[in-house]
Amino acid sequence: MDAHWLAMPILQQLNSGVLVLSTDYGISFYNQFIERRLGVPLAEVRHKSLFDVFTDLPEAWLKRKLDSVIALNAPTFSSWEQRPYVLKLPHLRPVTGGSDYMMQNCSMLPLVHPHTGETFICLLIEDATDVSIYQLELQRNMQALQQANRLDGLTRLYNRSYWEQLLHSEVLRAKRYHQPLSLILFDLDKFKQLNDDYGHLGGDFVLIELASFIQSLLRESDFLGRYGGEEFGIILPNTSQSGATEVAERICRQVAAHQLLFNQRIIRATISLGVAEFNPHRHQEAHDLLQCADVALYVSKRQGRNRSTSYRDDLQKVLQKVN
Ligand SMILES: Nc1nc2c(ncn2[C@@H]2O[C@H](COP(=O)(O)OP(=O)(O)OP(=O)(O)O)[C@@H](O)[C@H]2O)c(=O)[nH]1
Repeated sequence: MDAHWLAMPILQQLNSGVLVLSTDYGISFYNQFIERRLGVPLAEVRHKSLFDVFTDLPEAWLKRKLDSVIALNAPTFSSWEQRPYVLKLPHLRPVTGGSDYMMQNCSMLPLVHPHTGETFICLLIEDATDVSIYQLELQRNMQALQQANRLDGLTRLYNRSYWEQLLHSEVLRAKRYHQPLSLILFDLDKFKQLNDDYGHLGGDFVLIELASFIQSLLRESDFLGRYGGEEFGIILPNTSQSGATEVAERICRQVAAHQLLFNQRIIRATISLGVAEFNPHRHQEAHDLLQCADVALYVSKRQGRNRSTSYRDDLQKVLQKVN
C-alpha cells in the first residue's frame, strides 16, 4: 500500500506539535497542534523567520542547537526540566496550578528532502505540562514530609534525631575548619509541679510558648531543638564558651522575667542551663560535648535552678560538695 496519503491527516491529528524549519530558520510547516495554540494560520507565516513569529524565543541557545543539528546531521533534545518550554504556547488546560504556558519536551531532528536534497530541521514538541505538575507536586510533598520528619510535633522545633544530626555535622565542621562550637542544654525547672498545678495542657502550653520565645532570642545560625520531654538543646556554631555563656545567661534572665498567660492565670517558668564548648583535643565526637553540657546543667539544678553553669573540669568536685 502507498502510505503517503496517510501522512498528512495523521500529522494534523497528532497530539504533539510538529514544526519544520529551513536552515535559515524560516517556517516551512507546522501542524494543527501548534496552529490551534498559536492562533495563526500556517499560510500567514510560511517562510517567515521563526524568531519573528514566536516571541520570547531563547534565540542564541536555540540557534546553537539548530545549527548543531545541521552540522552534525544528528538529533538533539531539550527536556522541560532543563528549559520549561522552547515555543511559548498556552497549554489549553483550565487549571494547571503552575505556569500559564505549556511545558515541553522538544526533539530537534535533521530532515533531507528525498527529491531536492534540501535540508530541514523538524521540531517535535511534546506537551509535558501534566508530568511537570505531578512532578512538582510530588517534590513539594516530599519536602513537606521531610520537614515534618525533622520537627517535634508539639513545639515545632527540631526533634531530637534531626537536632543530633545537626550537632554531629557541626562538630565535623568545627574540627575541619578549626572553628569554635558551643552547646547549651537547658531544662525547665520543677516542670512536674507545673503540670500538677496547671494540668498537662498548661504544661504543653508552657513548652510551646517558651520554645518560640527562646527561638526569638537566638541568631538564625543557631539550632534550637527539643532534646527530651522538657529538655532542650541549642547548637551555637562559631561561638566560644564565653559567648555561649553570655547567651545562656541572657536566656535565663529573660525566661524568668517572661510572663505566660494561660486560662487567665499568669505562669512564670524558669530554666536551668549548662554550657560547654567543643574541645578538639579532648572531645572525639558530639556525645562528649553533650556530656559536658549535661554535667554543667546538672550543677545548675543542684545549685538551686534558674541559673546557668559553664563547664569546667572541676565541676565534678563541685557536684560532690553539693551532694
Ligand atoms: N505537659 C507536658 N509535660 C511533659 C512533657 N514531657 C515531659 N513532661 C513532664 O515533665 C516532668 C519532668 O519532671 P522531672 O524530670 O521530675 O523534672 P522537674 O519536675 O522539671 O524537676 P527539675 O528538672 O529537677 O527542676 C514530668 O512530669 C514529665 O511528665 C510534655 O510534652 N508535656
